[in-house]
Amino acid sequence: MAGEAREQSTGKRLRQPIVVVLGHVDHGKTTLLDRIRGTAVTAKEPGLITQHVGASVVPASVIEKLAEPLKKLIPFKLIIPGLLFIDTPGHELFTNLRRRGGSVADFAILVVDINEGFQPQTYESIEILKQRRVPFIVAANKIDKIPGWKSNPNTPFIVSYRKQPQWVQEELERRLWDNVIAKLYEVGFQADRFDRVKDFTRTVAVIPISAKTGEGIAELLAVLAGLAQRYLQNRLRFAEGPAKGVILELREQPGLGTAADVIIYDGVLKRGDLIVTGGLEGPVITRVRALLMPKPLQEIRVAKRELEPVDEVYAAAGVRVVAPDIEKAVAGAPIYVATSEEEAKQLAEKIRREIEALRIKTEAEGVVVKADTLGSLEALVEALRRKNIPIRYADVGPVAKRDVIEAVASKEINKFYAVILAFNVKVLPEAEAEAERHEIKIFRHNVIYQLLEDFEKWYREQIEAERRKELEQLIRPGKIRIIPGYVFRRSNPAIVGVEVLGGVIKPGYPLMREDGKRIGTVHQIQDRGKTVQEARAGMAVAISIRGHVLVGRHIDEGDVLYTDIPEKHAIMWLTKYKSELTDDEKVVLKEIIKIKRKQNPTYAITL
Ligand SMILES: Nc1nc2c(ncn2[C@@H]2O[C@H](COP(=O)(O)OP(=O)(O)OP(=O)(O)O)[C@@H](O)[C@H]2O)c(=O)[nH]1
Repeated sequence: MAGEAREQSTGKRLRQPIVVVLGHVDHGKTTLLDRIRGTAVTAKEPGLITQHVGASVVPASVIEKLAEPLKKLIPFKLIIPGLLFIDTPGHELFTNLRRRGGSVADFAILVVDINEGFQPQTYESIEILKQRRVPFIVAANKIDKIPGWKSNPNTPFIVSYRKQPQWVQEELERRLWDNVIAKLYEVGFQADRFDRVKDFTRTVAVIPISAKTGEGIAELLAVLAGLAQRYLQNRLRFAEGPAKGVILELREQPGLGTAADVIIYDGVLKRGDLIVTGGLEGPVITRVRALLMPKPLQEIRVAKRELEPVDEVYAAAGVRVVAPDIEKAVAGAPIYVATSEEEAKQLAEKIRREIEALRIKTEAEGVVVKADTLGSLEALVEALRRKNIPIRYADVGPVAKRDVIEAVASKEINKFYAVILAFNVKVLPEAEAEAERHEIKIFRHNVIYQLLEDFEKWYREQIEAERRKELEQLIRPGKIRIIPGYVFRRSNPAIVGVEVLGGVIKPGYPLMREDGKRIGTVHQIQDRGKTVQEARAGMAVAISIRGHVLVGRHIDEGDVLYTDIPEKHAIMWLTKYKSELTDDEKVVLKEIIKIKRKQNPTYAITL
């Protein structure tokens, strides 16, 4: 477009990339964010607000200062104004940073404890990053815990690394490879230590750090800033027009009612602006009553900071928005500024469609999904689709009676999908009772990966149990011979000694002669005087045969008998359960089929 080209050539200014920190619990996300925030605050850059709502900014000047000792390694001049870090770690919030088909986050840091390696939430984080197509680097944290490591606080990794004895360096390399790089390969990413990466578009950069001592933080920020401005320039071009953002969280603002914490990724948001956002009951059109931001440079911790009103904020920014009706919005919904009532209506319709597309209602078989926010719902639905697990119903909110009713309806089609997957939401008591009554299982977790894992495990167990049950009922192939001289009783019931030539016999199995004639069923099996439940190839046992059988008339010493397998069972053996047969059972089955086909040429013909 001509307009766009002009904007580019006139060099529209770049905004800060929005960065999120993800990783397994206890691997150091909070410590890392505190360290980064601390770095920004102690640098005391005048005139720059470094604290936002739910986010902190590290200005470019701070990154450049930190990267001084690395000039040779990372030669660059920053043209982005800094980095905006989303403060609250954890993928619950990350999932809320949704933007149609992607994420508001421009970049991510995946924190992995170099000593502990990949853990469930590490995999989960990677899944979500893949899903939302967010580029990332890896911080291999806690290098100070490597045996023998001598910490050099707040120095670049490279500097501290060179000061370590060789055996310590080697141990770091080993852990870096085994616990991080090799694991990334396993999930489909080429990766390497950042200073060995030749092509950052193909290889994930891994930066060894200690969030505790500050080692490697310089490289982490420098690599992040360098990559973002090199590869994301188009995305970062800042439009000075109406704001676009996403609702991260809704929260109570004492004295002002509900407010929304919003991340603005484009444009300007002003007090009095007409804004449009989405709720579960429909779109919300309202006006900004107040914009709140933390007072600049006082304390590090956001929670303790006082907020003060501002007139406007520019992307990228984290801001608390106070507006009538904002409590009707839902976390993860987009928020746009409209320049006219007409435009507001159009945007409202767009948002309504977007949100409806995420909420699923079908008549078909499938699981019922409830999640706490639009973002987590989207991530969960996407993960289920990827695993080909059908969904009948998906929505935001606590598990209610209606969800159980949906699951019950699903049960009529396929009982294995008649479950409720509840992500980070409450189960209302009446729903709990209803679920119990209808034996609907509710899975709950606040880790998507774990929730799916729990369900899949249960699903596999159910399928396996069903299979076992069906298998149990099938008559297996068996071939026996009446041992001459071992007729204990000639009739009512006949009791004879047999040797099992192949396969297996069990009580209840019908028997037939070699000419296909049915001659009663096995009643009891005794092995050296003890009743047993089966006799396999190679065993010699005594059996009683129920039915009108007379030894000497219907059967005789030396006769060979087979289990009389119903055609339906034979078909199951040839198809679904072939692998369940032993080799000798397979041979016997062939013989049985041959006998059967003499009477019925199409017996057990499978396509
Ligand atoms: N030795 C050492 N300890 C660290 C480092 N980073 C974090 N820790 C410690 O590891 C523990 C967990 O760190 P957090 O920052 O709370 O981890 P987190 O990933 O934010 O954990 P959650 O918020 O619970 O998900 C704390 O006791 C930290 O002090 C590090 O680089 N070195």
